[in-house]
Amino acid sequence: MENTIVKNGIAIKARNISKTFQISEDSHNTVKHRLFNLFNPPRTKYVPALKNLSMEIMQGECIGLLGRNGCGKSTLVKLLAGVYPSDTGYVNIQGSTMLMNLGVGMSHELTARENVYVSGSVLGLKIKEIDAIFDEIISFAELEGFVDTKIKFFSSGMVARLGFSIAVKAGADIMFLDEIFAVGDAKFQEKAIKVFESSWIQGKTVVLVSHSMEVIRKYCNRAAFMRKGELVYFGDTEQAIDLYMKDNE
Ligand SMILES: Nc1ncnc2c1ncn2[C@@H]1O[C@H](COP(=O)(O)OP(=O)(O)OP(=O)(O)O)[C@@H](O)[C@H]1O
Repeated sequence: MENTIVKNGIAIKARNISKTFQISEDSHNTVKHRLFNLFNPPRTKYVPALKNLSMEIMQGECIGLLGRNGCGKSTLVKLLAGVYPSDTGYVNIQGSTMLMNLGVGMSHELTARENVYVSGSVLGLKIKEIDAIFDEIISFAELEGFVDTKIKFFSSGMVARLGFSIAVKAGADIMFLDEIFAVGDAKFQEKAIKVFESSWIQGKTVVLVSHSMEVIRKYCNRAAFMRKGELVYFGDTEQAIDLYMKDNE
């Protein structure tokens, strides 16, 4: 794959990004409720998941994202990876990206084979390049018997393995890893960690979401601590871990 990234340049630049989700609280789910509430529309709730966040990540860094459940880590990763647009501000990305979590970016109506080709193309690979790594992707994911099965019939661990395998073999420049060490069975987790620790990670930019301080401490050169949709701290890994631990007391 062509290497278009500027070495030691900025890989990700986010400026003033915000995201508010709109949830309709539909309590009118029975006929009786609907009849009695004809003139009383369902209420809309607004959840500010990210509030005016800015950050810069350099090429080759491994960044940890810390914060309690619901503080906005996955939303931030999805905005940086371009899964959803932000409501305000902008995100600049230098290089190809891949978001790895429980099957985001994969289409459940497509087979494993089709997903490999779609994801590979999104990562900028030509059909012939995907042909060349196809068997390796399937065998690394241990899905030889399921190549032409729609992934909606897969277990969540199988989908995660396929996503991980595509990312490893196709090699995006910027990897967003959302709790990847928490999916798959113990055997696959061990394999994932081995790959992560091998030269595969060299030169790539990684944003790692994890509730494991051991993982964050081991791999991240900097870490961000988030609280209620805000970036409270971004810098020294130990300092970020400290803030996170205090927030859990
Ligand atoms: N698609 C969505 N629609 C509505 N609300 C959402 C959506 N995604 C996230 N939220 C809300 O936004 C807030 C932040 O969620 P997010 O998943 O980013 O948190 P998180 O820090 O990754 O949490 P966790 O550690 O539990 O994975 C939460 O209040 C959540 O309910």
